[in-house]
Amino acid sequence: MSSRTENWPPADAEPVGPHPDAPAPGTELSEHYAECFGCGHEVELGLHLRSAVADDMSVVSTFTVRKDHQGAPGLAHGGLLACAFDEALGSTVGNLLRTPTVTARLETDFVRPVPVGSTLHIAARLDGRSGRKTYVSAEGRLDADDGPVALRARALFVTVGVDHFTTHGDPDAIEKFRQTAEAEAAAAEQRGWDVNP
Ligand SMILES: CCCCCCCC/C=C\CCCCCCCC(=O)SCCNC(=O)CCNC(=O)[C@H](O)C(C)(C)COP(=O)(O)OP(=O)(O)OC[C@H]1O[C@@H](n2cnc3c(N)ncnc32)[C@H](O)[C@@H]1OP(=O)(O)O
Repeated sequence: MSSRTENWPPADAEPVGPHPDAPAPGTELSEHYAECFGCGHEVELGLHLRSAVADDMSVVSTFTVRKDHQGAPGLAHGGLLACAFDEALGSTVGNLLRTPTVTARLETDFVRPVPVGSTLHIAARLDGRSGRKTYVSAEGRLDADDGPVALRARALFVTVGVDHFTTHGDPDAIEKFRQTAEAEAAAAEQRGWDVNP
């Protein structure tokens, strides 16, 4: 895949817009799995990332760095910040394109340190698509949507079939995931706001 010095997205990628059933601007996205380290509420030490669709159909996620997330004293661990971007970028692809997808490649530039207590505002956008490959990028700003840039990341996600998870994952956990997704879909339909008019 491209290194940062090469073109992004690659020349064979075509522009991609949201799926007709993508959540509308202003929609707050629910966690995709309660036990997900990135967004799940059942993971006490997890990132508890929260995401919403912005007016321009980017996805804005927030993540507050806690003591549990340190690398150096008082500063966020870099790998954990990459994890936050993995989640934010994956959520962008999954929710906007309504497709099961996994990270194939993730590259992260660390521009400035992220102190414990700060909130990272991650704005992610779809950059292009080529077959099963979706290119997506994001930048993370400190403490505000227009705060100083602390990180930039871009990633390749590959669309997979459900068999990816049933073959490699844990059947009990998949069943729990399925039930949560169904309950959320029913609740969203009742709210009537997660589908574009
Ligand atoms: C109706 C449904 C609605 C759904 C709605 C969803 C809403 C929910 C929202 C949100 C949820 C998501 C939030 C999650 C966030 C976290 C995500 C993660 O952390 S995922 C875990 C980490 N990632 C893995 O574990 C993958 C491990 N890797 C693999 O399983 C395979 O390598 C895989 C699937 C990525 C590709 O394997 P192959 O056999 O299927 O396909 P091949 O042919 O190898 O690759 C496809 C294309 O991609 C390129 N490719 C693959 N890996 C590449 C790489 N590392 N660099 C560059 N290109 C790569 C290949 O060259 C190929 O390109 P060419 O089609 O030939 O042009």
